[in-house]
Amino acid sequence: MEKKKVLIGMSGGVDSTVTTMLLKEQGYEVEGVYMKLHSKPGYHEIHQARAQKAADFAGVKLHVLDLQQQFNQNVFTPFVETYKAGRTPNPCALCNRTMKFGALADFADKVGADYLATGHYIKTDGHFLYQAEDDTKDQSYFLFYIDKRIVPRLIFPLGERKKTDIKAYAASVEGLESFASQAESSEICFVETTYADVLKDYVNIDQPGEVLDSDGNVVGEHKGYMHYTIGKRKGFTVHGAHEPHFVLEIKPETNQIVVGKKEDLEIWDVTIGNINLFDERSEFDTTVKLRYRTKAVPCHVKIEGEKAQIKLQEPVLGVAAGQAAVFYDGDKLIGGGWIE
Ligand SMILES: Nc1ncnc2c1ncn2[C@@H]1O[C@H](COP(=O)(O)OP(=O)(O)OP(=O)(O)O)[C@@H](O)[C@H]1O
Repeated sequence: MEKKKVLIGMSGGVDSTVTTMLLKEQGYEVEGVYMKLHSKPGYHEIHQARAQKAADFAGVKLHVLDLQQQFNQNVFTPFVETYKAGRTPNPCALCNRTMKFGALADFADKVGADYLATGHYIKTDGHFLYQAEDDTKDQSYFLFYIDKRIVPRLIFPLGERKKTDIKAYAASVEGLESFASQAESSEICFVETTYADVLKDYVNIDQPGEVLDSDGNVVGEHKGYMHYTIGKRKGFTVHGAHEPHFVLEIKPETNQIVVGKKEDLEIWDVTIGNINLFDERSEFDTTVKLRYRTKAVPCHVKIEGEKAQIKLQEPVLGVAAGQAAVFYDGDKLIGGGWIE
């Protein structure tokens, strides 16, 4: 029988390197691709060389795609614009839709690959996506926005595995040890230190402004509204305050932030837009994560046209506009939308 062909996204990291080895062991015909995504000086020289080393070791052909322009348009510019609008972006979810499971899927067609694989920690049964076995590494939250038509073509060999085992595997294979010991990639690939460090090259983020209380009284000063996300409790002054204050609202048009007590952060109702669902229901009970690495909260969802209303069954503290609301039935990913 002819071997099925898989295209694997190779970043030069330990996960996609071991994934490539696993796919070979499983008997697939494998080709790899390294994508140049963001435009951070010096980054691709190092990471492309690592991907090439991994490909040479595994004996697979490595393609290199320069997608910096598309990445800038689809991921990086929205990242900057979202902060400018006083919201908190989720660039990885946009990258997964447009690049890793968008442009890469188009490239899989081009090279005649039956399947597309990555080293993401997530599971699939060919119809739906599921949380990874290793819940300290689960990346399903960031895949809620991918086009469901591509799901039948996806393979995630790491979904059933633990990160510690992947590292141990690399450490035990002669020639792959360096992949086990190299530093873990940061959560957002183009943010090495803080997001403010990245933003400041594109927009003036250090413009001090007023801190308001919930009644609109000026109570202190802040460093520039883009330094804050909802729920943040440091980096601004509140004159005469005896208890901690938290950011409740960001007002970009007047460069003001509104602060209040912890209980003022409680949210019971959330509206989302740009919905992406893997099933067809329009009203259902489920659970929702309103931020990565938080517990899923029971809720009722009602879809109305382009938007959905989420009624939480318990309050959540500090919900930030621009972030993703992601629905789960147990460990099954149902989809989600962008918090308004
Ligand atoms: N520049 C890239 N080119 C090709 N594929 C990529 C690239 N960046 C990430 N990927 C794919 O997406 C997967 C998840 O990427 P993520 O940035 O979350 O890295 P990771 O979990 O640290 O994985 P790795 O250890 O492979 O870098 C990677 O395992 C890889 O398959």
